[in-house]
Amino acid sequence: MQTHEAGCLDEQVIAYICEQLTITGYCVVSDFLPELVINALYLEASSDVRLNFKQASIGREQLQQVNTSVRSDSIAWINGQSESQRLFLKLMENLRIEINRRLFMGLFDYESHYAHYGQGDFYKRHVDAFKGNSNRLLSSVVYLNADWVKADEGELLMFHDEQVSPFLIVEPIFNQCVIFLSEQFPHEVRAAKRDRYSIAGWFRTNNSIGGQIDPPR
Ligand SMILES: O=C(O)CCC(=O)C(=O)O
Ligand SMILES: [Fe+2]
Repeated sequence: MQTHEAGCLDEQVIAYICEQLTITGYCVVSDFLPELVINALYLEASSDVRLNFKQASIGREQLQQVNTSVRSDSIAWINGQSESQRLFLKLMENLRIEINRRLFMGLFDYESHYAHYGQGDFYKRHVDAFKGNSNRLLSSVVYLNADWVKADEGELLMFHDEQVSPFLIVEPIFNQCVIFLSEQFPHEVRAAKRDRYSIAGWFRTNNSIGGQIDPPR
C-alpha cells in the first residue's frame, strides 16, 4: 500500500486500518509511513546517540521496575525533539482523529517510544493493557529494519487468549506497521539475530481525575 505526501497518511491505508480493526481487532500494513519520514526515523534510531536509549521497564509510574527476565530491550521516548519525530507524531495524530471519526473509539492521545532490541533481546508474552485497568486502547508498532530476512528471527507473535500457538507472526520489516486492540491480544517478541529497531506506541483514553490529565508513561 502506498502513502502520499509527508503530512498525512494515505486515505486507503486509513480505511483499511479501520475496516480491519472492526472485523478482527488488528491489522498489518506494509509501506505505512511516507518514505521521507520512515527514512529519517530509521536514521535517528540507528545512528543518533542523542536519543539516549535506556533499559526498558515494566509497569507504570511508581510501579515501574526493570525486569530483564520479561523484556531486555532499551527504549527512548518520542517527544518531538527532532523534525522526524514531529512528522511522525503529526501522522499518528492524523490517524487518531480519523479512527475516532470512523470508529468512535474516543482515542485521546498517543504516546510512543523507539525500541532497540540488541542481538538476543526479547519481550516475553504480555498484554499492553489489562481489561478495565489501563488507558491504553490501541497499540501500534512500526518497524525500522532494512533488509530484514527470515533467518534474522525477531518476529512479533500474536496470540488469542491462552492459546499456545500464535495466530499471527509479524516480521519486523522496514516500514511495516501492526496495530491492534491493546487489551485483546497477548503477544511476544522473539529474540533476533541482529539489532532490531521499532517504534511502539499506544493510543489512549483520557483517565484524568479532578482535571489532572493522566500523565504519560
Ligand atoms: O516490537 C514489537 O514487535 C512489539 C513490542 C511490544 O510488544 C511492546 O513494546 O509492548
Ligand atoms: Fe507489547
